[in-house]
Amino acid sequence: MTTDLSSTATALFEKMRATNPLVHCITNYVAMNYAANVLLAAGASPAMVHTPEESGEFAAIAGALTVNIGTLSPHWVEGMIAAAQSANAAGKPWVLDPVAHFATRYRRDVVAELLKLNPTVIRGNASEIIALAGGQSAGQGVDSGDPVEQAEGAARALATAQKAVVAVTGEIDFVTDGTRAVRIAGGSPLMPKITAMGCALTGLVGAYVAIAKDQAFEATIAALTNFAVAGSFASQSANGPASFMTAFVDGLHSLDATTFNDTARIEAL
Ligand SMILES: Nc1ncnc2c1ncn2[C@@H]1O[C@H](COP(=O)(O)OP(=O)(O)O)[C@@H](O)[C@H]1O
Ligand SMILES: Cc1ncsc1CCOP(=O)(O)O
Ligand SMILES: [Mg+2]
Repeated sequence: MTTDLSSTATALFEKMRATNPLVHCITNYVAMNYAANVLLAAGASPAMVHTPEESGEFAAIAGALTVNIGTLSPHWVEGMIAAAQSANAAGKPWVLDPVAHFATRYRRDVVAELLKLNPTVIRGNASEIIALAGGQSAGQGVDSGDPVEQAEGAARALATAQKAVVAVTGEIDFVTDGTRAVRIAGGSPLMPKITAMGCALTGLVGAYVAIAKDQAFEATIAALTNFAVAGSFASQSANGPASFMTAFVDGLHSLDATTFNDTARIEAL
């Protein structure tokens, strides 16, 4: 653990809680309810707003925007593009979650359009990040088929090419801005057994960049650490994936700064 990194993450945790940031989430049908509950428990204020008739207007008033391509359709894609354009025009950070973007031509095309709109942070699992950097991943569908270590080079290359922070999640998370990099340990093997856990994390990254938009690297680390710490505690009382879901939401809600700081396992590379 690096003390500086942990204390910065803890300070951002306290600030996020104190600020209760409004996070504009465009996420998938599977994740909407759980992601909103996770953000509320963590201390943020989520709003699920996807239609192009209002997504641009909403992105300008929210603290940050998150765009997740899990369940796509043309109308939603219009809403995503309008929201990302508006976030950029208003100087608001936005986070891209490229769920299974390699699986179909439609997803590949949509993610290419979204990448042109310069996301502040890209958060995905190892297979998604490898494929986004142009590599061959073992992923099929929304779940990763690759270990995070295998995606570290891809993440660095993608971060440099996109001038974005890239977060690769899995057993040990990896975050880079192309120059700096950290690994974050913690969490639970039950986390990939629950659908929408990654989507909910993307929403929480939005909450952290909303309160620290000039520190997207540190904010992303803080969000992933928040999940790792709450996940470690939830695994102590959960009996399986279903009870983990509720224990995790409870754990996010009851977490305090001292426990966050003492449990954070962030390693600078
Ligand atoms: N084996 C694991 N052990 C601990 N934490 C994990 C493990 N797999 C995933 N996680 C955590 O689950 C969360 C979601 O990550 P991930 O499963 O990679 O996303 P996705 O759902 O998009 O595939 C992250 O906080 C990550 O650290
Ligand atoms: C199962 C599923 N199908 C389309 S989106 C989705 C949810 C994916 O969630 P996550 O990436 O957080 O596992
Ligand atoms: Mg995912």
